[in-house]
Amino acid sequence: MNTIDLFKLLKLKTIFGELPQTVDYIEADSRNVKPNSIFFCIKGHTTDGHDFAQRAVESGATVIVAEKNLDIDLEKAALVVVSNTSRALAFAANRFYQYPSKEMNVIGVTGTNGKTSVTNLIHQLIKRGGEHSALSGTIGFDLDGTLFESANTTSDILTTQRMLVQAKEAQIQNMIFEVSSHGLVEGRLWGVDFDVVTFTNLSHDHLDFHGTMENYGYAKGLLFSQLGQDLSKPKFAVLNLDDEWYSQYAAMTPFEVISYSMEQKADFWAADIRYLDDRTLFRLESPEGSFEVETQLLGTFNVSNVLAAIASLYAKGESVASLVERLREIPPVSGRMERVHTSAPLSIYIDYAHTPDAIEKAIQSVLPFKKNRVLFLVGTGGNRDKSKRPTMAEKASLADYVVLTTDDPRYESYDSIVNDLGKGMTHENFALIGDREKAVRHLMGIAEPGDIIIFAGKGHEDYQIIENVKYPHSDREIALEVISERF
Ligand SMILES: CC(=O)N[C@H]1[C@@H](OP(=O)(O)OP(=O)(O)OC[C@H]2O[C@@H](n3ccc(=O)[nH]c3=O)[C@H](O)[C@@H]2O)O[C@H](CO)[C@@H](O)[C@@H]1O[C@H](C)C(=O)N[C@@H](C)C(=O)N[C@H](CCC(=O)O)C(=O)O
Repeated sequence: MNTIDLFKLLKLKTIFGELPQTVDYIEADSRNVKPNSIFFCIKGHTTDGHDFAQRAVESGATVIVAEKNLDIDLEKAALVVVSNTSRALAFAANRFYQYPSKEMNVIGVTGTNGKTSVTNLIHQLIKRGGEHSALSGTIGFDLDGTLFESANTTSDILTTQRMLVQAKEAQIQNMIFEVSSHGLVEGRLWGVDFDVVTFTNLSHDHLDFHGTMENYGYAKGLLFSQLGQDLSKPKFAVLNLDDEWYSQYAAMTPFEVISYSMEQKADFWAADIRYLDDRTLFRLESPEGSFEVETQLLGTFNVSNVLAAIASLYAKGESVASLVERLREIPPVSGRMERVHTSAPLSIYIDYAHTPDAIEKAIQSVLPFKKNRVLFLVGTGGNRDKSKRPTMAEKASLADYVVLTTDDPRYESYDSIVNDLGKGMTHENFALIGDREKAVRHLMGIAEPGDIIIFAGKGHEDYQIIENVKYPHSDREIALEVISERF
């Protein structure tokens, strides 16, 4: 990349030393710096990239971009001082990788719950329609079927641009992003040219990071404001009319709004919803007419997720009839109201619900086919947002019997976590058992024929983090083990 061209993008800067004509690589992690790289010093919460500038120079960086003057060897590298290195990196990374998102259909999905399900549904529906699709989210980076690990739901600026390039080079036309509020606040998607941005819902979560619900809602809204985006082609904001943040996001987006709802008339509207224990049926009213929808996804929230996915792909230009047809074949996402198949006379589901709202919806979703009791197990993480704990238990009280446990206790004691949870219970039918394996065994030990059992919180995760060690853990395997002993 020509460094003169690059720095033309940044007006306010001070340059010390001699800029090289070109740089070959762009980096923000000193451990990956190669000769003739440009290294951006990014400030984290606990780690500061500026502390690694000299190390980057020793590894061959020829330009250092920083927010302050640094004591580096100016014979080996030029120093460019800017007011904000993350912003500078966003400009540089988009330029370096030649704006890959502009040549693709890019869909971003945000919201407290449902992001993984909706992005996965969109990805699967695209592939079943014969196109290629790449998906970046909690499960990693799925490049049209090949899965790469990624550290975050929404990856940092450089990883995001590199994923887009990889997808573009593999001639994949569609890129789907699961977008976290952390990612939005930190500008990890700056420069990504979204065609469709989709909102699921907003409820209490991550207040340890955002402080207040207002800040959290504002953070999510950053995906919809998208000011300054290229409006030379059709662009859409697909918004959930049933959520109280609908009006705010609709007011702040320059994109054309497509609404969806389970409760009232909207562009995409679900009526006559029928919940069965192995599938869900409803009538879809859409801009292309009425359709009978059948999905293997269970629960009320999945009706909303299906609407979000269909509306997002309608926005991209797909026909509703064809989407409804393809939807029938799509299995539930692993760990999202996923039925555990067993010959025992019980219905067991694994779900990812770990917010008060998701817990309420998970339990409500099985009530229509309840024959005996609903038994519910949920845990919460240690050293994370403690304010949601009592409300999680309050919502869990909808079940007939509740086991409150841990979900990655990290450095916090079992007792401190479950006692906080216990404070929110509104009935007495519950047990506090910090050790998650014992908690699962206890619940399965009291299960009776006809019961519906939901293991919530872990979803697809197959580990439990205690201190900083990941131990293998599977609610499903423990449950099946107890079943083989008891039924
Ligand atoms: C544990 C944690 O919260 N870390 C946050 C913190 O990082 P940090 O202070 O450790 O700094 P860092 O980003 O590792 O390092 C700063 C810079 O120094 C560089 N560095 C570092 C070490 C070195 O040897 N050389 C070097 O150059 C790094 O490459 C980086 O550029 O400050 C950074 C900047 O503010 C955050 O991006 C980072 O979030 C990490 C990535 C993280 O995992 N955050 C979580 C909370 C998150 O984003 N979660 C959401 C999902 C939430 C959900 O829906 O559940 C997500 O999108 O994944």
